[in-house]
Amino acid sequence: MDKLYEREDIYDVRTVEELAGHYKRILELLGEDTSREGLLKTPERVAKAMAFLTKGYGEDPKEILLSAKFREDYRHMVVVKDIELYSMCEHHMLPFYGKAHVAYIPNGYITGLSKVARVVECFARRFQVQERLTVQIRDCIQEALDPMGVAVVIEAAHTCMQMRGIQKQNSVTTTSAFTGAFLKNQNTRQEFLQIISSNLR
Ligand SMILES: Nc1nc2c(ncn2[C@@H]2O[C@H](COP(=O)(O)OP(=O)(O)OP(=O)(O)O)[C@@H](O)[C@H]2O)c(=O)[nH]1
Ligand SMILES: [Zn+2]
Repeated sequence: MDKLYEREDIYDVRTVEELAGHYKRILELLGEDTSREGLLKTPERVAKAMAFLTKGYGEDPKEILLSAKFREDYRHMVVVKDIELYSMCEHHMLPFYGKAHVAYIPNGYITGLSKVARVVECFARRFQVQERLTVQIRDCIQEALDPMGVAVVIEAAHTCMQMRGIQKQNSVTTTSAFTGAFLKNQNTRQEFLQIISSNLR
């Protein structure tokens, strides 16, 4: 199935049906009357929403990058910052959301800019911990493009810490992962950190 990532509105009918059955039962167990009007279609809606929120399992992130890999002799930093991100924490199946900042230094090949954001999307649309999400994005770009280095910073708020549990509304978690020049060269890392913290548009 090619370009699955562009087919956000198409769900596997049988999976949605089965999921809907389970969500109906979950609503009942939580004390709801699933026959009332407002809830009649809810199990199916939730099933589709969850299928969308986890659509990354059906995508190949490396393939996304390779589908727009171009030979180019630009050997400076490419930074795609402020990529919005919505993911699901694997412990509570609750959303965490924020921004990803991604950079790489090409080594003969560049990729389409949108593909960087698509890779973020692909890994975010799975059950995740923020640390693994950060490292997966880094490794995918490193493996697909073999650049001089990759840098990924993610800032996110976790609703499992806001809506329940410790209930801290304003805490933001920052994770980062680097390869190559970003690891070895403090100036390179500093340049990246400066770019992502600037208001330059
Ligand atoms: N490292 C990491 N932890 C996460 C992430 N998302 C959620 N968590 C944490 O996963 C942990 C699970 O801990 P448990 O003690 O098993 O679960 P819990 O009893 O629901 O914990 P509380 O949230 O403290 O009530 C919690 O500390 C969450 O804050 C993440 O992306 N990375
Ligand atoms: Zn959680």
